Amino acid sequence: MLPALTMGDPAGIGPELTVLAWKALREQGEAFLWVGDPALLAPHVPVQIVQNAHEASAVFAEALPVLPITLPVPVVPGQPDGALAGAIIASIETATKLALSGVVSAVITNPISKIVLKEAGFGFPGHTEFLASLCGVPGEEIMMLASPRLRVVPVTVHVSLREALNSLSSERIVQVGRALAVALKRDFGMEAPRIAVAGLNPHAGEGGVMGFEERDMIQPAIDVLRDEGIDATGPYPPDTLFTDLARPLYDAALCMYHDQALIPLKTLDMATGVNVTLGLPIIRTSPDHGTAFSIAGKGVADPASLLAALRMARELGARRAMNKGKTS
Ligand SMILES: NC(=O)c1ccc[n+]([C@@H]2O[C@H](COP(=O)([O-])OP(=O)(O)OC[C@H]3O[C@@H](n4cnc5c(N)ncnc54)[C@H](O)[C@@H]3O)[C@@H](O)[C@H]2O)c1
Ligand SMILES: N[C@H](C(=O)O)[C@H](O)COP(=O)(O)O
Repeated sequence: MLPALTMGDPAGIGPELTVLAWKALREQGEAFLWVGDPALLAPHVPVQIVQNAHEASAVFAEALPVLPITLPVPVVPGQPDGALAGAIIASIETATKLALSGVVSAVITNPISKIVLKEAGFGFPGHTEFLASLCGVPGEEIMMLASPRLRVVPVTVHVSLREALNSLSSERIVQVGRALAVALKRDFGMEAPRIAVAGLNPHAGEGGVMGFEERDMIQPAIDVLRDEGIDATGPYPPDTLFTDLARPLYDAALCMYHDQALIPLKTLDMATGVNVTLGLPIIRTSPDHGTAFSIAGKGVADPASLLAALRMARELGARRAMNKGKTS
């Protein structure tokens, strides 16, 4: 089975990355199916419109297989247009339906612009929450960013920092920690994953001198996780949790908010980082970067992160197949 790759925002770098990914993978037979407007790719590579996912593998060596979604207006690279929102969303919905029905092995998403979709009436902060809704598991979605040197999971995601602080709770830390432990075993093949839990405040509160969230909220969550047999430790001072010396001591860092997690990951490994959504019944990965409108269409976009996302989806699929039936 092959994965489906969504169109993303057609005015961003998604279309050119898709072309580069096909060129890189066609001879290796690592096929994927693109769900988008063939006109975006046709000037650059041979494209084959297919009726279903089964036809796509057969044509992949010769042409980029496309399940067509026609755009209502022409696309200017670098100039997002709200009129394209419906097609962008339809691409994600189609790929997800195919994955839920077992026709494709995974969904890999090209980047979307949150603001463009929001202005067009889209009711979700990003793919992560939208996919959970499409899969019927709203609230169970967990964002992980994974790279060769680091895995991070933010407990709160696409909300303002103020809202993140207000919505953090012991319960949510425990919920995300549990799901992370399951995913590290099932999807990443670890027998006894080590989870390092970040503090929230400078110096992890330093005994209450700089805040009490560690004592009152994070430590109790770690205690619950440990009582359940999960190797969670911390809370660690966030400023030294990501150093070269600290990273080898854990398998994933559980972080309190989006930027605490994503700044170290993208600083270390922007080119090869992958965004994975845990907690879904389907496999979903994505490059770690966004639409990069300012370089769209200029031929300078690096496909490494998309290639890493395609590779990770294959690896996760293989492990899930191997571990089918295991729940912990
Ligand atoms: N998975 C997603 O859908 C996703 C992820 C992150 C951001 N976004 C969205 O993307 C839009 C732009 O966000 P941003 O500017 O913060 O981040 P961005 O990742 O699009 O760009 C940040 C910087 O990195 C560069 N860059 C990004 N990808 C690159 C690549 N493959 N090759 C070379 N250079 C690359 C850009 O040119 C820019 O200088 C926002 O609307 C945001 O919501 C989407
Ligand atoms: N927070 C992600 C990042 O910065 O990489 C990104 O916005 C992707 O979010 P979705 O996968 O939910 O669209």
